Amino acid sequence: MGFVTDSILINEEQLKGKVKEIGLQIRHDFQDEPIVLIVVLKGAFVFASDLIRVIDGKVTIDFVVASSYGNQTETTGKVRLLKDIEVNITDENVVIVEDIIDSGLTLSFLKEHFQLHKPKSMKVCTLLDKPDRRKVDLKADYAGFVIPDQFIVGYGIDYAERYRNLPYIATVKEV
Ligand SMILES: O=P(O)(O)OC[C@H]1O[C@H](OP(=O)(O)OP(=O)(O)O)[C@H](O)[C@@H]1O
Ligand code: HPA
Ligand SMILES: [Mg+2]
Repeated sequence: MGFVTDSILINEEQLKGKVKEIGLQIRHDFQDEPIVLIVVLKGAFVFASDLIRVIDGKVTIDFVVASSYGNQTETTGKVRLLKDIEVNITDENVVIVEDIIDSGLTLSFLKEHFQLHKPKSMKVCTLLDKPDRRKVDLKADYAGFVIPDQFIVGYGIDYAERYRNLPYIATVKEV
């Protein structure tokens, strides 16, 4: 028993087009203002590396490492913050960069955590949004693709630490 990749849900070309769209939208919304992008590792590392190259102007980047899935396809319900930010976000415009919002638990934990630093503004940007499995009420300010209730991998996103290197988003199936 295990999981293998099944079919391609979002291909490379679709990803590229959407990432550009989101990047341009973010820059348009903030105009010349500086922004701090906080990338949620590990999953968002591929998305973020493409996204930052289509947002021009004053951008600072920092990372957090948050984990709640481990080797399973359901959230454990417990978000562990394995690495915190290092830059100062007080009075800054923060954009949190996520690969996927599923139950919403990771982002709701992180939003509350960052709010303690009193940023000037805080927005959420996610490549994928899976609204069917929400456990907390949470909406992204920038969302790339709304996806159905299926476990997906690729473009940075894993199942049990595998498949992050796929250049596309694929569904997985149990075999
Ligand atoms: O909305 P949620 O149900 O909280 O799910 C979303 C989070 O889960 C995944 O992280 P994971 O815990 O797998 O860590 P990883 O990024 O290191 O793979 C994903 O990368 C998001 O950060
Ligand atoms: O569908 C998913 N795939 C991989 N990791 C995830 N973390 C939340 N949802 C998912
Ligand atoms: Mg994961």
